[in-house]
Amino acid sequence: MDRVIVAGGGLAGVRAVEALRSKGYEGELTLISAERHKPYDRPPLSKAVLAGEVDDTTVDADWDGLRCELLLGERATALRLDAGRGGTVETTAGDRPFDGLVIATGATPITLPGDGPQHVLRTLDDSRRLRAGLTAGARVVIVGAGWIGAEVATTAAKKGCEVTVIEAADAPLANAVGPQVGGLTARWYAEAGIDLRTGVKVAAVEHGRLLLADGDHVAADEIVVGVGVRPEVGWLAGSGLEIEGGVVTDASLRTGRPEIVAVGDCAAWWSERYGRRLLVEHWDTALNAPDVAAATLLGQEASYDAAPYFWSEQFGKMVQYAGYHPVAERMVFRGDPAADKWAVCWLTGDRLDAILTVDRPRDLVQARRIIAAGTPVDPEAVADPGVPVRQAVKT
Ligand SMILES: Cc1cc2nc3c(=O)[nH]c(=O)nc-3n(C[C@H](O)[C@H](O)[C@H](O)COP(=O)(O)OP(=O)(O)OC[C@H]3O[C@@H](n4cnc5c(N)ncnc54)[C@H](O)[C@@H]3O)c2cc1C
Repeated sequence: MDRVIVAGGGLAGVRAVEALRSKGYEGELTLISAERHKPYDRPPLSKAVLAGEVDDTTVDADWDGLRCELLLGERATALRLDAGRGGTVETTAGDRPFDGLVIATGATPITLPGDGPQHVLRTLDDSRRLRAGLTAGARVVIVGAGWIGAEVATTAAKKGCEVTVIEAADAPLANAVGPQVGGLTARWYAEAGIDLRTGVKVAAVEHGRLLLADGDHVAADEIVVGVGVRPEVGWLAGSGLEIEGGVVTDASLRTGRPEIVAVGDCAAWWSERYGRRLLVEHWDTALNAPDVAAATLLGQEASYDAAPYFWSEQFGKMVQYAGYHPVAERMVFRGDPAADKWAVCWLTGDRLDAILTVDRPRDLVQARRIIAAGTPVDPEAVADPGVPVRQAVKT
């Protein structure tokens, strides 16, 4: 293999470039990214960048040292595969042949119907544009009380905006962690002076207002849509690669073709740990999975079997989650969820499947290790906030 293309210049793309070089790949290496900015970190876009505290989150990478050609502002538009091995990435600038390909094109926010202006938050430019509209007194209406919606609401309220959050489900974060746990965060909105309206569906974005499904309207100076993302895989249509949500891979992050791997928010990878395909849109996956993708591309044995992890900073709280609760049989609280600091654990028998912590970072760190190792725990000890999580391990 002597001509590798990395398609997508997000964190996963950068880490793939670094991993290929650190694992001894010596051939040509090209990173193609639709954005005109050098690869940067996205989590601050809804936090410090939006708040105006930081404006540059460029990922620290030595492009010359990595001997990587960086093609910015160039979009992959199609993939043509040769019979056997290799192929061509068609881009807005021409044809780029390869004999190894890393697909790392991330995800794109879902927008709502209607011809009124709506903000989404995925890129640095999105964040800067929205930041300009978050002036004191501005009526900011956010559609979606998920992770991004909660973080934007936090920042907008801090800037003195009049914030309304509209959520179709019966509780914030319901899709992510279920209505019972998500519902516990509703009071954070009230405490921040935010008008949270759950169980309300939006039909369309009009000019300066939202049209709700029941015919009512909500007026707004700025409308922010945070209702989820779709893997950015449209350019692969007709290529012959299997797409099911994201780009389908095995546990080694290999697609149906041995010289093509997929990683990050665009990849639907097979998790041996959970016996199912996962599409994980978290920073930690974009950071760590490329190491496996690069090894696979270079013909080395590797598989990605991490338990998911992410964090969110909302309403002055650090919310962290590790594991995968949909596989769990039951849920126990660790501490009083009406208090400032608490956690919830999901268990199956004596197996800890997942944990969500609110301002309890030590619990998270200890539980994450236990979840990764699959070490059995004493469920009663796990539910006792006075017992360190690591001491809940069964001896
Ligand atoms: C506002 C925001 C806040 C977040 N906060 C957190 C957080 O607090 N905690 C957490 O765990 N995760 C968070 N995330 C998620 C995390 O940032 C993502 O999981 C991570 O960025 C995924 O990296 P990626 O490289 O797979 O994709 P991306 O970062 O989306 O990068 C993909 C790149 O590919 C480019 N591209 C797309 N299509 C093409 C194409 N056809 N041709 C060429 N280039 C293309 C895109 O322009 C983009 O630059 C946040 C995400 C956002 C947007």
